[in-house]
Amino acid sequence: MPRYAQLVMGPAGSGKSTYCSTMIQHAEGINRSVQVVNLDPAAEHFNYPVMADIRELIQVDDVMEDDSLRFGPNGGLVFCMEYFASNFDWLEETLGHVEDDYILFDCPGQIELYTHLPVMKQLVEQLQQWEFRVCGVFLVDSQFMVESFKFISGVMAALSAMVSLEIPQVNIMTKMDLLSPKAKKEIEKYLDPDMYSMMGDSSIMLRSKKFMKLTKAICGLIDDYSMVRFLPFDRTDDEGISIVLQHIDFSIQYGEDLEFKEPKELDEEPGNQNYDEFFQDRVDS
Ligand SMILES: Nc1nc2c(ncn2[C@@H]2O[C@H](COP(=O)(O)OP(=O)(O)OP(=O)(O)O)[C@@H](O)[C@H]2O)c(=O)[nH]1
Ligand SMILES: [Mg+2]
Repeated sequence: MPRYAQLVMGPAGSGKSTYCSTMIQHAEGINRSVQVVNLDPAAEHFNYPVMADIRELIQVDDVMEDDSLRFGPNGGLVFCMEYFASNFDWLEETLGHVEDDYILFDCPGQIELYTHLPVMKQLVEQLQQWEFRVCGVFLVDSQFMVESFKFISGVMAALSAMVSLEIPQVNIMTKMDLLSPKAKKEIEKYLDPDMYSMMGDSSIMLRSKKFMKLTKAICGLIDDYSMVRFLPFDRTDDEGISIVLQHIDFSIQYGEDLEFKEPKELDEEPGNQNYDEFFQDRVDS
């Protein structure tokens, strides 16, 4: 039986931990068992129960205080993640082997983890070896996406994670509840973007006269992949959360192996007496 995982990624403060706690509550509401693993060695507090916490393995503060290492917060975090990557047996032991488990990995916000460092890719490969089907969930803050040029940079970050991890990825715009009705309307065009028409946007024109060719090439690249679209995420909207979860479940085929269990009688060869009786009863009733 496969196991299922969401790798919850995105820039600092994009809402990853909030997404995890919202998802946990939603899952409880629909009677599904979902658990969270904290992979942020700098996390201080979370408002969800964790089944495993990377800080039991290593903490950023300890790395920064170490006289022989002398790292700052970002270098310290990268060191922690590399240490984690060479100690996956810790994760294996903590996760155990539960068939059908569904785990959200709350990742750190350092964007370099998703663009060029190998740690996340190594984690994905390791999870796949443990029979996890992994979906990347890339979060960007809708507050920063209401202008085209900011949007392009958000899309590039999402695309870069998608290309480097090589797993199905669902991109999400968070904090939709904070947008004004006008901004909400405005942001609709960014959910399923047409990059070429965005080129005509005045906010891009103003900034990029000098770099028009480069902007065109970037927009063309994004359009060629035609894979980057966003789902809105409003933590107060249960129906919206359910749609997001459905997309993710679909991408990792969650539930396909959970289909309907046949009654005991039907396990035997068709054509045998029990089987016939079973259907005969149904016709009679
Ligand atoms: N209103 C609103 N606030 C949100 C939402 N998601 C996150 N926030 C707020 O945004 C801030 C950052 O959210 P976190 O969930 O900690 O973000 P994060 O991506 O885990 O941050 P790091 O782990 O530091 O990278 C917190 O103050 C949250 O309360 C949302 O959907 N709506
Ligand atoms: Mg967090």
